Amino acid sequence: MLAAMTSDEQRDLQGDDVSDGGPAAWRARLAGARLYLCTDAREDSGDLEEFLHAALRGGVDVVQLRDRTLDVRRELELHELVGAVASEHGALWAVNDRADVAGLTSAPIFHTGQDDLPVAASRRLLGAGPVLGRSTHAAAEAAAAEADPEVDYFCVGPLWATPTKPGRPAVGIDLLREVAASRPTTPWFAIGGIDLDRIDEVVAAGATRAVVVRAITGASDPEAAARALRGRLPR
Ligand SMILES: Cc1ncc(COP(=O)(O)OP(=O)(O)O)c(N)n1
Ligand SMILES: Cc1ncsc1CCOP(=O)(O)O
Ligand SMILES: [Mg+2]
Repeated sequence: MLAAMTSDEQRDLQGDDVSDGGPAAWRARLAGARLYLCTDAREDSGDLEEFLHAALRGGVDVVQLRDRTLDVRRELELHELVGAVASEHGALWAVNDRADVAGLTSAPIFHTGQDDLPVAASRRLLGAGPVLGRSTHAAAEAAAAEADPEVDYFCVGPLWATPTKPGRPAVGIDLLREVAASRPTTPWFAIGGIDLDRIDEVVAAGATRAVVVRAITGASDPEAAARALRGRLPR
């Protein structure tokens, strides 16, 4: 039923109203988002909830649970936790890769990469509501994401090679400059190897938004780490 309607019709039906925290509010928050955190489940330390509160207090705008070691039941449980904590802070939260899992949650965001489900298929499965994010690693992929009306944001990277994305070579900061110069109207984030030492270079190259993993997950004080990164990104 939903799939037979246009995206605008679906959004109307699903309560596309900034005041009700629905899809329009998610997109408005995304437009203002600057710092996006991908985190593992921190099962070893058992402090996921405390960690999330700290990162969100520090200024993280979007949080994604990204942990391939989880079985699907545990992943669903933890998405509930992530969603509850993110909502307390007025932040967005994302499901990665699995549209079936996303469809079972109330996640505002579903993220896929070039080797995952196509964007059109994600939209068909999830309807018009969720914000759809896409990873890109080349100028042509970024241009395709920008041209696709179903893509709500895209990421460009990894700028530097990183152990959190093995097998994906660095794209280099020049790609970021090229994408920035094309002045995308779709919100876009820089990703991969970004930390406090590199964030100024990323911003100087034209990015206004960044995704990080280790710069916050590996910090002894995640709140301070998030606050410091957020402080280097534009308002
Ligand atoms: C916000 C965000 N950006 C990029 C990715 C990476 O997605 P992908 O290339 O599909 O790699 P995996 O995360 O699936 O390993 C992401 N998950 N989130
Ligand atoms: C998920 C992903 N996609 C491209 S790089 C990356 C991981 C970035 O991790 P870090 O910020 O620790 O380098
Ligand atoms: Mg993926």
